[in-house]
Amino acid sequence: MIDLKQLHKSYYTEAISLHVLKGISLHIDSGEYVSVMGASGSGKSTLLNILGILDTYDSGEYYLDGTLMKNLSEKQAAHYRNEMIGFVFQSFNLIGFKNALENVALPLYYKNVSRKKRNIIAMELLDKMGLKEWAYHMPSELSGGQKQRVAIARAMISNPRIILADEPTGALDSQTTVEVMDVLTHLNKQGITTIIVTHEKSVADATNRIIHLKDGMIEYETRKENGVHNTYTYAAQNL
Ligand SMILES: Nc1ncnc2c1ncn2[C@@H]1O[C@H](COP(=O)(O)OP(=O)(O)OP(=O)(O)O)[C@@H](O)[C@H]1O
Repeated sequence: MIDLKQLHKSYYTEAISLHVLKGISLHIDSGEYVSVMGASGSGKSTLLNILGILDTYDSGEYYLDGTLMKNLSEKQAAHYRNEMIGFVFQSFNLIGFKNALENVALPLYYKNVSRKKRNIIAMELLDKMGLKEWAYHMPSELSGGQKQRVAIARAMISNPRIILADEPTGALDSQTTVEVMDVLTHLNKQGITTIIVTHEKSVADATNRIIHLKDGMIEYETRKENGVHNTYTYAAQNL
């Protein structure tokens, strides 16, 4: 589903260029449950943004479902983002003056789905997240964990095949982190490819495959196989 080959990315400012991703090669199959860990500045968010076609890369190849994600028009990029990918962010990114139901339903507004239909679908999703009674509450009336579950419901409303979550539990306490991870794990079990950037070992441990980034390269990865954690190094790919 996701194939990266020798991906490089630099940021250029007036004074300097910063080489952030230095030859990332990675294959992620449909339905995998993956986390990305690494020190601050190692390139985790940059990688996730490229996977989500929110940002471009300089060289190498990114194939999504067999299609090269390079030189896409804004319309094509938006098509992939809207049809295939659901995004979840640390800061929830809910719209403060819209209630939970309206926040969840919003992506369908842009797809010209009728108000009645989008509200029905959004309510079903809120129900699945255990938030039906909170549908008409504003984000400011919700706890952090509830806000994140609303954000996950919003990410799910377009039936994405991939969830990309950047520090989804970064603003939550440990109990709420468990609740949100339970939701993400449940979605993954339904077949949604789930990729989570995190600093938290407990979050990464919930996934089946942990990619460890260091200075813009994959240092190693850990895979849960038959209940055992195995470590694989990929020194050669980063040369
Ligand atoms: N838009 C940008 N312009 C210039 N530099 C950037 C930009 N975005 C990120 N960087 C720099 O690229 C490097 C990698 O950033 P990135 O956010 O990918 O790291 P990260 O591993 O996600 O870090 P953190 O854990 O702190 O979120 C950092 O040095 C950062 O300052």
